[in-house]
Amino acid sequence: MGFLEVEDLKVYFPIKGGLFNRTLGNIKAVDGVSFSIEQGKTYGLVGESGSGKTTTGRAIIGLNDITSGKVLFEGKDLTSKKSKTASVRKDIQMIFQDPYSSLNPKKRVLDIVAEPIRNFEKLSKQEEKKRVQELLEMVGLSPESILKYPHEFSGGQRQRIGVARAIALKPKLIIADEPVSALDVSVQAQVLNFMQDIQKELNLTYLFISHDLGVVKHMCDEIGIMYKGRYVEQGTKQDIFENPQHIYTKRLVAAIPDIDPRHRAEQKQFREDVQREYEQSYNDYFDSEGLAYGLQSVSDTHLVALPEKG
Ligand SMILES: Nc1ncnc2c1ncn2[C@@H]1O[C@H](COP(=O)(O)OP(=O)(O)OP(=O)(O)O)[C@@H](O)[C@H]1O
Repeated sequence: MGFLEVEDLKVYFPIKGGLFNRTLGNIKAVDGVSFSIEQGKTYGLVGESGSGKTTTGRAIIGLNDITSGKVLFEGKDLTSKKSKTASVRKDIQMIFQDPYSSLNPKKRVLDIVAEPIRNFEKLSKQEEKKRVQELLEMVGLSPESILKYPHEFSGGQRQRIGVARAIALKPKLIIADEPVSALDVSVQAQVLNFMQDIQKELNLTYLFISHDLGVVKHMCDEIGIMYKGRYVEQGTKQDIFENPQHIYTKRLVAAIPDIDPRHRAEQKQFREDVQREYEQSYNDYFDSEGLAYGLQSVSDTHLVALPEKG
């Protein structure tokens, strides 16, 4: 039994219009996605804007309705009504992209971090204050921060408050949706490193959503690459960075800037080769609607879960 298993997940949004506001078609935001995550690991979901990453994360946690497919968490099917129990809702938490808008500006840090605790546990005021102060210390903020408001913190500190809130109920899985992309590059590494420390301390599993392959390389053990709602390729970090198979993945890898000047000529050559391959073999990888075709399995760990060209 896997820790988290997503099987052939589809999330379609109806397109409404016309005289009677009828359903005219569907946006296939997620169109047959499968992957699994082992406990304690970090799985990266990568793709450009609109590829369906956020919708996948929201569907797992129950914020988006699932059109078809299954989500199994520790063997429990989250798509069945019976499994939407309080304990599962405690076990999976989400961290959002924008620490500026995801924290209520009118609330003090005490109330922000205590909110999930109040939903699930009955603590006295004193116990609650103590718990929030412990959580703030865990994420590297002073216990006195409880009386402050979000605007009194820097971007990186606000994301730490978001993490404190997410770990308040001792979850097992955290879905981190672009957790550092709204932060200055100088602060990104700090937040990522601290997320890794917390992961070890609490044996957390991360589903890490990002459009930035550089960030994903730093964080993830396994990676799935999405394009227009479908999986293009998935594999270990080594598979994706050292032996990408799909032309879309190759283009993403080629676009990562290498700051080491010794690699510049090599990287330029790789980019030119990938661009040539893209132009020559586009039809081998994409259909007439621009949707991606899959490839056959490359190795046991490097699978591509797409319909094959045929
Ligand atoms: N509630 C909704 N109603 C209709 N369409 C939606 C809804 N949510 C998302 N979509 C559409 O589904 C597709 C996938 O969106 P999604 O936000 O999951 O992509 P993403 O890869 O996370 O992109 P981004 O990084 O920009 O958030 C997009 O075409 C988006 O417009």
